[in-house]
Order: sequence, then C-alpha cells, then structure tokens
Amino acid sequence: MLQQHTEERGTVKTLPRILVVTAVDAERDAVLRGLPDTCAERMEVISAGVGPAAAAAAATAALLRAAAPYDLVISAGIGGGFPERAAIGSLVLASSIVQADLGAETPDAPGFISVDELGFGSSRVDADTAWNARLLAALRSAGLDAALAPALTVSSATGTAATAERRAGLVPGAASEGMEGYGVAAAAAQLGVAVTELRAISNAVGPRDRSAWRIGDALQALTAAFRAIAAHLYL
Ligand SMILES: O=C(O)c1cccc(C(=O)CC[C@H]2O[C@@H](n3cnc4c(=O)[nH]cnc43)[C@H](O)[C@@H]2O)c1
Repeated sequence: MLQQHTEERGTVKTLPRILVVTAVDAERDAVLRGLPDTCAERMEVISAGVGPAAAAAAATAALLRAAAPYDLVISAGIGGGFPERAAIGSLVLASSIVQADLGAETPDAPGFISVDELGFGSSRVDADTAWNARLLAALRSAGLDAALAPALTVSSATGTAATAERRAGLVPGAASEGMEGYGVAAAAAQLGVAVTELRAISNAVGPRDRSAWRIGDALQALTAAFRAIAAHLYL
C-alpha cells in the first residue's frame, strides 16, 4: 500500500488500491459519483455484466492486468433484501459470500443440496474481516450503517415466496441476494486478494414484483456508501 505523509500533522496515511466490480453501468456510475477525482488512481470501478460467471471473468481480468496489486476487491451493486433483515434503501456488507443455488435439486424437502453437502467443494467465501471493520467504520463516520451478514449469490433471482424461504433457510442470517458476489469472491480467492461485497437494497427477496423495485433509492445509497468509504480511506 502506498503511504502518504501528512506533514503538518506528522501522520502517515496508507492509500489502499481497491477494485470495485459492479454488474451494470448504472451501478458503476453510481459508485463513481461518490468518488472524488483524487482517488481515481487508487480505485478502479468496472461493470462486469450480470451473473457470477461474467463477474468472475471480468474480476480475474482486471486483477491480472493491474499495474500494481490490489489490496481489496469489492463486489458492489443493488440487491434484494431478505425481509426483517435488510429494508429497501439500506446497505448490506457481506460477512460471507455464498452461492446459494450451486448444488442439486431434490424431490424431497428442502428441495436442494449444496455442493458442500454433495462433497464437491465449497459454495462459500468468507469476506475479509479487517476490511469489513474499516468499511463499517467509514460508513458510520458518515452517519450511515450496514447490516453485516451473509450475502447470497444466485444465477436466477428469487421470484417466489417458497424459493425465498428455502434460500433463507439454507444460509441462516442471510440478508441480501445478488447475482455476482460469489464470482468476484472466487476470482479474488484464487488470486489471494481480500474480498467483500456491498449491496444497496432495491427490492425485497420474494414474489417477483418489478414495479416495487426502488432502483433509484438503491443507487443513491450506493453513491452515499462509496462517498463515505472514499472520504474515510483517501481524504
Ligand atoms: O433498470 C435499471 O435502471 C437498472 C439499474 C441498475 C441495475 C439494474 C439491475 O437490474 C441490476 C441487476 C442486478 O441487480 C442485482 N439484484 C437486484 N435485486 C436482486 C434480487 O432480488 N435478486 C438477485 N439479484 C438482484 C443483481 O446482482 C443483478 O446483477 C437495473
């Protein structure tokens, strides 16, 4: 990490290099709106496309082509919130990132076996606890907050109450659902870079009702979150 001397106070501030991976351009632009020009060299923000495969491919490419190593990768965007855990417009910071539909469907309840249970590996990557603490401190110093909880990744967004219940039961405490986190996390883990996920909630996880999505509110929350993070880490 580059160190910047603040001579008048005699302090040394570390300036981390962070890669932010969003799915679509509207999310990338919302993140960029929160960043001052001065941190452009330290924070790269990309839109990777929707879904874990596109996210993993783009994150891997960005990590490998970087002129200098990244200290942290953040999967960021709007997301679904599990009722009672994350309201529309609120933020969820992942404690772990879980691919919730990676496994096998079964005819018996609960209707799904994860790859972990099947013995094919792991569907979970733990978010970096030290970075999560820094990001939470950044949000709180700007009067914001985030639920620190497992974040689900799925290839098909939940659209029924039954799927919402099954996915919530699969990962106790899960607060958010998105479609890219695990792909970004798998890329970061493969390359030994710390990772976390930050979701701004646009809709409830449950029966599909696109008219109830509050994308504008969620994008504003994303901008505010990254403004707070940049101010805390770089200014
Ligand atoms: O239509 C728009 O203006 C618009 C602006 C920004 C983003 C979108 C998206 O549709 C992004 C898709 C993206 O959102 C995540 N997401 C949001 N809600 C959920 C959900 O309930 N379950 C799973 N994923 C969700 C997801 O990561 C998609 O990539 C549109």
